[in-house]
Amino acid sequence: KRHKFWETQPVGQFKDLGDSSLPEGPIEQPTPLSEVKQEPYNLPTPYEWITCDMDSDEMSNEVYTLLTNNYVEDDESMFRFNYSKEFLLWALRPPGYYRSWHIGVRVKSSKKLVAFITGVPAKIRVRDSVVVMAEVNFLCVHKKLRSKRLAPVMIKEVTRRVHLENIWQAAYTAGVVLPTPVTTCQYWHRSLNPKKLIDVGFSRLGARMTMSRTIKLYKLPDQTATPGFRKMEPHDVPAVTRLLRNYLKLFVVAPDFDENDVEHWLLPKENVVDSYLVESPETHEITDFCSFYTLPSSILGNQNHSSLKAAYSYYNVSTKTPLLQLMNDALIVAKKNDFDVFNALDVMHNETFLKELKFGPGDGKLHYYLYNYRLKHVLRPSELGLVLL
Ligand SMILES: COc1cccc(CC(=N)NC(=O)c2cccnc2OC2CCNCC2)c1
Repeated sequence: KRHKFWETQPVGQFKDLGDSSLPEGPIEQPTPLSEVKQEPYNLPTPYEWITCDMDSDEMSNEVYTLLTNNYVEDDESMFRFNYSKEFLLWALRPPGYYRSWHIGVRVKSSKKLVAFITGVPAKIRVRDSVVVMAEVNFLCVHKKLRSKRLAPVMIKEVTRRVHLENIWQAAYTAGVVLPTPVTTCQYWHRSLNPKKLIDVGFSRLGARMTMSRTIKLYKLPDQTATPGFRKMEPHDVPAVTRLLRNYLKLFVVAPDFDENDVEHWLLPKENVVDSYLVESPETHEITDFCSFYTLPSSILGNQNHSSLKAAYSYYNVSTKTPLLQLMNDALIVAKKNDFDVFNALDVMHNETFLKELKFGPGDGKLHYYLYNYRLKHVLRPSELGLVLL
């Protein structure tokens, strides 16, 4: 279980966990750009780097197909994330993105894309410091090329390209424990279509429960309950930015969103992200906000269903409407939009509604990591205000 690669990296090391003399903040200082390795790392002979221009329909199709067939599966290999093409274009082209951070590995002879890793720039506040980081995501190696130690060289290459842009920190998540989590989140699922979830093996019929009793248990009203609850619109960006920036101050680690970021990450985009807000019917003030992103999963080996339509809780702010009621309205609109399940992590204030809104705990954990930034203490999930895609 040794972390041969991670022990060589500027990340919190398990051996340092007790040592509270180590200061919070960057582990290594930036190096002069002239000293950053100018040429790409070496790949095994048959392979070459390819910068993936996601504006190219052909290239974004290849990326979509690689991930569809080779990206993260649940522990029992019953489901595989199936990010849509439009989701990937959204996730990879935020304000200030770098094409050079969309990195592919292809076979020199066949030009076949066999691996992928990405970064996007993000302003992340850690306590009182705002740090420009790379959010690293979508690390994927073709199933047939696993344990060729491609991942370490891909991580070094994205790190090198991030350094070339004078950025020295990164944030990432993983389902596995690496040196060293800043926090470890439990994920939770709320059934919206219990019959399908049981048919495909995502959920099991509870003990002493019939299917009709289960359907009734998860039934939701047809209409939302909160007066003034409506979809977010472009003219709401300034008010939502103010509301969200004020709320995210509560957390130790959180994005430092400006209006451009809010416009990109939170304006509704069909089949990608849904966001709703509460506009007070009296004062027209925007008092609350909720959002979720669309990440279907392929269902591997089921006769009747091939896709699970899943909503993932994103950023939610409640200042007047109780969070419980706000999130119940989110469940209602998700059900109305044919989502089968609504997922959430126990981050921010989510634990205040999970059990009451009939979320059940998932069978895995999601670990959050910072690269080249040490925190004095591991965080509670409720201290984390960052949701990665
Ligand atoms: C249901 O289909 C699945 C297909 C692949 C993996 C998993 C389990 C899993 N690993 N779930 C999560 O990581 C997860 C559970 C709740 C909320 N966000 C999550 O992950 C997000 C954030 C990290 N990048 C992937 C999507 C489920």
